[in-house]
Amino acid sequence: MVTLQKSKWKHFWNGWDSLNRSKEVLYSYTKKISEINPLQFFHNGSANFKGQRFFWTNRARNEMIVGLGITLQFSSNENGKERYLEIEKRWKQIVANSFCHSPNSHIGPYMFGGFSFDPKRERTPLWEKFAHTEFVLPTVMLTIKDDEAFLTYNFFTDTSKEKVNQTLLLEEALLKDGTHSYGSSELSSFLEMDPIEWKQSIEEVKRRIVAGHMDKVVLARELRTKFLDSINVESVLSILLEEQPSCYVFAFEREDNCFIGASPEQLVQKESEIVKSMCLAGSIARGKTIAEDENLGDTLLSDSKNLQEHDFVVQMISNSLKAVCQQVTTGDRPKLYKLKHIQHLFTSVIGELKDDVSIFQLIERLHPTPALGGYPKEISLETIREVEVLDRGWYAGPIGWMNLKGDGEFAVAIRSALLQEKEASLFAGCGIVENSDPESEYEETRIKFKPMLSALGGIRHHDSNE
Ligand SMILES: C=C(O[C@H]1C=CC=C(C(=O)O)[C@@H]1O)C(=O)O
Ligand SMILES: [Mg+2]
Repeated sequence: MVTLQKSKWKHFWNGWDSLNRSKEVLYSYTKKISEINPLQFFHNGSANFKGQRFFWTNRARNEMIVGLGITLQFSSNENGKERYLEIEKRWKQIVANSFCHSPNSHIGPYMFGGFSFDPKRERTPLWEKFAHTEFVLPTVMLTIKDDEAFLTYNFFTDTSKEKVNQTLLLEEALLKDGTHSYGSSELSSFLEMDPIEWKQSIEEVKRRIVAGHMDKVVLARELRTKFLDSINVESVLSILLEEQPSCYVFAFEREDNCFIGASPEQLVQKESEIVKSMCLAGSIARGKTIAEDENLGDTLLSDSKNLQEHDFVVQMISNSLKAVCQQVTTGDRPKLYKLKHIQHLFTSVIGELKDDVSIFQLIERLHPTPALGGYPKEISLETIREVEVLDRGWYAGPIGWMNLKGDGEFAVAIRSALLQEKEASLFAGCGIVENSDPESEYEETRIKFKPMLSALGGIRHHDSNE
């Protein structure tokens, strides 16, 4: 057995040896390291942890997390409230039985994962690698926060010393520096799933809205792409990081599948008693010139159909938070949120919790907001189950992390794709209200596919269809 340099790891082993082993305990050891490119770290992890990696960055890019390996996995196919509560309960038990060493009280073990959009929807083979709810506590984790980098190791005390040793031995290879251009693979085919039926489903939903069944429903569609070689996750991530500032960029690997995306939309962020959320709904294209872009932005800001689409989201999110917060502040009018391919209406929401409400309880209250489901919630979910042909899986579901203190952040997993070796399924949806025009909604989803298509190298193919 190769042994470690003793002095370097003395502190680690002192902690490990001091633990009471009468019951299983999580030992989490964090140390500060010199800064490393998180994508490089993710890539370095492929030799030993391929299929068990995750990548996350917030929109401001001052918090990035990469996880490698699985020390603990929580999954659930519960379809009610329990899916949130069960995971939370288990995480609390782990926390209560943990021994964490860290130079920074904010950095330590994180649980990362997500939820499918609708747990009541039966899973199709497309999403078989993803449970309705799935979280992991990684074995090795890189956290970069405000320009400081930390490496965290998570082991349960029943892990053999040899196994722990083997993991620690990987450190040098994991922190190796390098410059990479990750190879991309060539798109070989491109299939829009049922565009005609999709437009018909918009008409059907509009009829129901006019008949008073509900106010808004978000309908999504799927694009299937095939490539000549296996898709390189690192390559896709690097393009998303470059092309999609102001977006969360995430990837969650499950064996040979990877759910990946660059979403502008925050579902919820909790830091002690402060809760933030965001209303993002209502869309228009970017202009080719500054003048055209500003004109389009002005049109969006005064367009009654888009303002209506947006307002349902503002009402729902602010009312949901008012029930648990002593104070909720909502932007007084929508602003523009401009991305590379599209611009949206957005309103920020911030509240101060009055009770001890967990981030999972907040997710349960908020998901799905009318930006992804519809308004009112239950009837729009039933309508989606009935009229939508695709299996959304994790598309439009909450994805993110929670730490030891119960703080965390979740994005809504839109502008996303499921990578399956040489194939990728892309998803995009849009809010249908009574004045929706199927053709314009179809165009809107075409634009929403672009961020992922561009990262996959397929944008030329897409645009040549215009
Ligand atoms: C459902 C999606 O976008 C939502 C977020 C922003 C704007 C939206 C819209 O204008 O329809 C959607 O509600 C998607 O990108 O798949
Ligand atoms: Mg829209």
